[in-house]
Formats: sequence, C-alpha cells, structure tokens
Amino acid sequence: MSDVEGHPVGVVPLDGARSRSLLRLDSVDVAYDGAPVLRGVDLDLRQGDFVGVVGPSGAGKTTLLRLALGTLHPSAGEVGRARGLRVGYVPQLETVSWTFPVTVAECVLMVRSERWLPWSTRAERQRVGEVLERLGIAHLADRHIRELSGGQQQRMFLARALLREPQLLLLDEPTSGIDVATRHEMLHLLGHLHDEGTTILLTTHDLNGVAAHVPELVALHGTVVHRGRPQEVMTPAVLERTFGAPMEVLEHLGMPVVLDRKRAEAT
Ligand SMILES: Nc1ncnc2c1ncn2[C@@H]1O[C@H](COP(=O)(O)OP(=O)(O)OP(=O)(O)O)[C@@H](O)[C@H]1O
Repeated sequence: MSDVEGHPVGVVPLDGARSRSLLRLDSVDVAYDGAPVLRGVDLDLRQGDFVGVVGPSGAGKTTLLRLALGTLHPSAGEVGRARGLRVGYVPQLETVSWTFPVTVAECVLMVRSERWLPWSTRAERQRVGEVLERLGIAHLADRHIRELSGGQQQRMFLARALLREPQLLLLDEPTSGIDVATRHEMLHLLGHLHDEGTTILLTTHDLNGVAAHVPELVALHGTVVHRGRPQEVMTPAVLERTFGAPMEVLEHLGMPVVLDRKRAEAT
C-alpha cells in the first residue's frame, strides 16, 4: 500500500531545505505478527548527531535500526526521511552467514547491487581498494571472509557501508565479539567519520566501553525512556526504568561507570 507520491504508508520524505532532520520517527509503533515491539517512538535524528541506543535484549534496538534503514515499515505512526538520504548499514556479526564463498573485496563490492557481479568496473574496484585501505584492511582484500577476525569482519562491513558514502551510518552492535583494543580502534574510527560529517546511530550492550563514550544516548525499552548525554542517561533512575533492575553508577574521570552488581557479588 502506498500514498499518492508512491511512498509506503507511514513513510514520508522530509524537506531538506526546511529541516536538518535526516530521519524522524513520529509516534511509531511496530508489531511482529501482532506482537507489539515498539510503541509511540519519537526520534529526531539531525545531521551531525552521534547517538547510541541502549536497552535490554528484545528492547527493539535492531527494530529501530531497520526502521531507519527502511527495510521495515511502522504499523502506526510515521517515519520521515530526508530526500535522497544515503544510508549505510553495518549488521550484527551474529546475523551474517560466513560460509558464503566470497573474498573481502567481493563482499564489499556486493553492496553496489546487493549481489556480486564479476564485471565490476575498474573504477569500482579502485574505490573498494581505497575504502579498504582507509580502514586498514587492504591487505585482506583477497582473503575469504571466513578467515577474518571479529574486528576485521566489523571493518569489512563498515567498508561495505562506506562504499555508498552514507550521510547516515547505522551500526548494530559494532563492538560485540571484539577485544578491548579493537573496540577502541572502532570507536576512534567512528569518531573520525563523525568529525567528517557522518551522522551515526548505533546500538550497543556495552554501557561502560561504548555508551559512555558516545556524545548522546537513547535509552530504549519498547519506547524511548530517555535521550540525552551519557551523564543524563546512565543514571540509576533511567537505567532501572530501561533495564528493569537496579543499577549502581559511579563517576570516573567525569564519565559514568555502571557497576555490574551481579558480577561483583559473584566474585
Ligand atoms: N522478524 C521478526 N519476527 C518476529 N519477531 C521479531 C522479529 N524481529 C525481532 N522480533 C522480536 O522483537 C523483539 C525486539 O527485537 P530486536 O531485535 O529489535 O531487539 P534488540 O533490542 O535489538 O535485542 P538484542 O539486544 O537482543 O539484539 C524481540 O522480542 C524479538 O524476538
């Protein structure tokens, strides 16, 4: 079903001339097979934002990214998108099939048309080489994707997303399954892309390692519980409303640190 301009119902273009909004969710509901997952979600993502979405498993974080990407439409409410918005998406590694017999370069090229064509142009191959170089994985171009480490896999998907020169970059758990040093590198890389003007929306389970280090957070639990700077969102009150359990928060060098009480009690 679509409206008069051919947009799916619930999806409207934002007028870029009047607004710097890249993406706006107004009273959005999402249900899977009749089961509500998101309810009354309002979210305005403006050019230059760098927002981390936190919340418990099943809170609807990936669902929010799918709405932003446009692969999912709301059951009620509206998703507004800036006209011609280029969006890049880095999926959760766990959702990827690694047996697919392609090399890193081929996998990055696939984003062009969502399938790999053997007759990619020289310019396209050159562009892939540039993006891989930029992410420090050019030497892996001819490796099978299965042979990569977690951090290298994340970079490959980031390369895929960057090939489209996205204005809005969506990342689902970009630091899951990678070690601390690689996590720092990934955050550094994202900070750099943000400095260059890319708007970023990511999800994370890692409150201390990732959420505390991004400029702005959205606490999600079926709906937006709170949005603000990490110091405003990582508070006992907001975290309890979001995660449904009491959490202690300390401050270290001006940054909030959430205490894992269960783990502390176990040791
Ligand atoms: N395609 C689908 N069909 C049916 N139910 C789904 C589908 N995708 C997600 N769900 C359900 O919707 C709820 C929210 O899922 P979602 O993946 O958005 O949560 P999440 O916050 O990203 O969770 P996690 O942190 O575990 O990745 C979950 O209960 C999930 O089981």
